[in-house]
Amino acid sequence: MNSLVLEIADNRSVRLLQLTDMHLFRTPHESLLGVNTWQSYQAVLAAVSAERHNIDLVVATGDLAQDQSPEAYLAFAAGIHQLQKPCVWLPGNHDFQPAMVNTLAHQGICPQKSVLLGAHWQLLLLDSQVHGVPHGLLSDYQLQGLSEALARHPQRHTVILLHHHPTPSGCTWLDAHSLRNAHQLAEVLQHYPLAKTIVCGHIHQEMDAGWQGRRVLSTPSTCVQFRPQCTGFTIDSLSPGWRWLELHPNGEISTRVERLSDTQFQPDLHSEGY
Ligand SMILES: Nc1ncnc2c1ncn2[C@@H]1O[C@@H]2COP(=O)(O)O[C@H]2[C@H]1O
Ligand SMILES: [Fe+2]
Repeated sequence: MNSLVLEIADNRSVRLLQLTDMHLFRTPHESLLGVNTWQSYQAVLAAVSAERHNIDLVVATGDLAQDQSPEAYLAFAAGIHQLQKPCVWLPGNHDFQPAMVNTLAHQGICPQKSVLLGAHWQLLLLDSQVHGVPHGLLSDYQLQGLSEALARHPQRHTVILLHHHPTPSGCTWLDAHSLRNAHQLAEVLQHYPLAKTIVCGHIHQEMDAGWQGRRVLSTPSTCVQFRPQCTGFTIDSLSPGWRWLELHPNGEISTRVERLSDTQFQPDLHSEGY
């Protein structure tokens, strides 16, 4: 597996920006459940830029596009180019990988699924997509690749990234669409105590949960939010958001979710799904 290598001075933390579930369309006029996803993505990018934090890397954790079009991936890339930072990505259940891989590669956005960050950290990005269904599964190929990547750098603190949540979110309807073979992920990780944190998207809400002695973080979508702890499909009126992660040289992580401060992107709370 080819790794992206980012040089980071030995004594400083690495700063990551996680963007997830943009659900972009072919044209900038289209909406998901009443939210124009291009405009909410642009508003998130503007808010992130206004914060003027140093960003070492952007990680995009799936559902970049809603309609499988190359144009949606071009729109994603145009947004990333505004930040002028390296970006890595992984697919979600709505993504169409033929268009995603080609379009992003043409736009100079790296296909790498392993990132070495300075001397202390690595990121490993997994593909949990199962074609045509909303739930996730890690194939034997993915699990084997993960195992090999972990064995290559067992002394590095490691963040695992994937689209689907491996632990229940508390939303019954979303938990039917979770990572089906989370136990197999746990089996691979059990030999690697420095792989302590898993970062995902998919559930369109903030979560910070314990799982198998590890920490699972999920992040709001840049468009529509789902309400926590619901049995059936329920939209939340919270604003689009993103997550900052700071990876410290001693292996600790500081992280926080931020959201747009205005309420411009109100979804249609009566929608019944998509
Ligand atoms: N009403 C619904 N009931 C169950 N699942 C739904 C409903 N509407 C949409 N979904 C699926 O649930 C998924 C959860 O997040 P996604 O963005 O992957 O996309 C969503 C759809 O694929
Ligand atoms: Fe999504």
